[in-house]
Amino acid sequence: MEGIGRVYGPGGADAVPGTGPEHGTATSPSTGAVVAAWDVSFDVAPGEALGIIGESGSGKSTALRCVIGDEPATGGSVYLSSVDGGGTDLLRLDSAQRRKLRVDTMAVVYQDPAAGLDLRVTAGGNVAERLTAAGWRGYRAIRKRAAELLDRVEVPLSRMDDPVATFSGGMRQRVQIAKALATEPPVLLLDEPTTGLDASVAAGVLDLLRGLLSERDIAAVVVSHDFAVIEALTDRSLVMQLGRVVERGLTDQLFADPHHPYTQRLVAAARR
Ligand SMILES: Nc1ncnc2c1ncn2[C@@H]1O[C@H](COP(=O)(O)OP(=O)(O)OP(=O)(O)O)[C@@H](O)[C@H]1O
Repeated sequence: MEGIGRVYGPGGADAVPGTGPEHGTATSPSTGAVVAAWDVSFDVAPGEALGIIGESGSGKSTALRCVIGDEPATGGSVYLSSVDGGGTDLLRLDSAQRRKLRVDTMAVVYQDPAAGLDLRVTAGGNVAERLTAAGWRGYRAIRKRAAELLDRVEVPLSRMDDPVATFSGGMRQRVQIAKALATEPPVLLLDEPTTGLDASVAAGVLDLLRGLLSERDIAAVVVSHDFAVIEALTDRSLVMQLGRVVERGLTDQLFADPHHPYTQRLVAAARR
């Protein structure tokens, strides 16, 4: 991901001067636009997890949404080695190509399970929908695969045919993870995967994610405001403030010895 930026409001790239941490604002003094993210770059290898941490409004979700294509980027490029050997900017793909990418290459787990699941549909049905979209055929094969996935994320198989709306928050998140992993995507993007869950439920989902990431050769990006989540899941991290990356490094080192005052604040909050 190279130089990703997203400006909400008039001016595009012209709105950027006068914004960012050194100016204490993300709002353009010339156009009034919000520079939600600017010049965000990183790479992540198979088997590696990268964290993006920052307070609410720092632009981390916007950066992720630009990568996924949920949000049009104002600037920047995204490359994946599995797509055309890394020679094609994914942001230039047409919508049909992007949809295909979302099914078999780049899966997302959202903070809100309703964003990734149809809550009216059963747990098995949600997972089956992804498999069908990826070209799986045959009721038995799909059901068997859905059952395996739900079992792996510890959703009791006795609940497989219940609508997800009847599930608890933690259980919904597990179904969303099963669906995301259904096609074994090489890239997994997690946007605040445990925010909003009770502490003990969140700890269970974190444990599950840690296990899943370690047993697969996935390149993962984890967005969170919570250093504890980033520390549990990621190897390297970048820290975002007011739309910019202010610090980056190995997650353990950032946590043990944060340099930027903003990172120091985030670490102190996580230690409380
Ligand atoms: N659709 C939008 N229109 C205008 N401004 C937006 C829009 N979406 C986000 N923003 C602004 O962009 C900035 C970055 O938001 P973003 O959601 O990326 O932050 P975040 O770090 O992910 O925070 P959170 O965890 O609360 O979502 C914020 O100032 C936000 O108000």
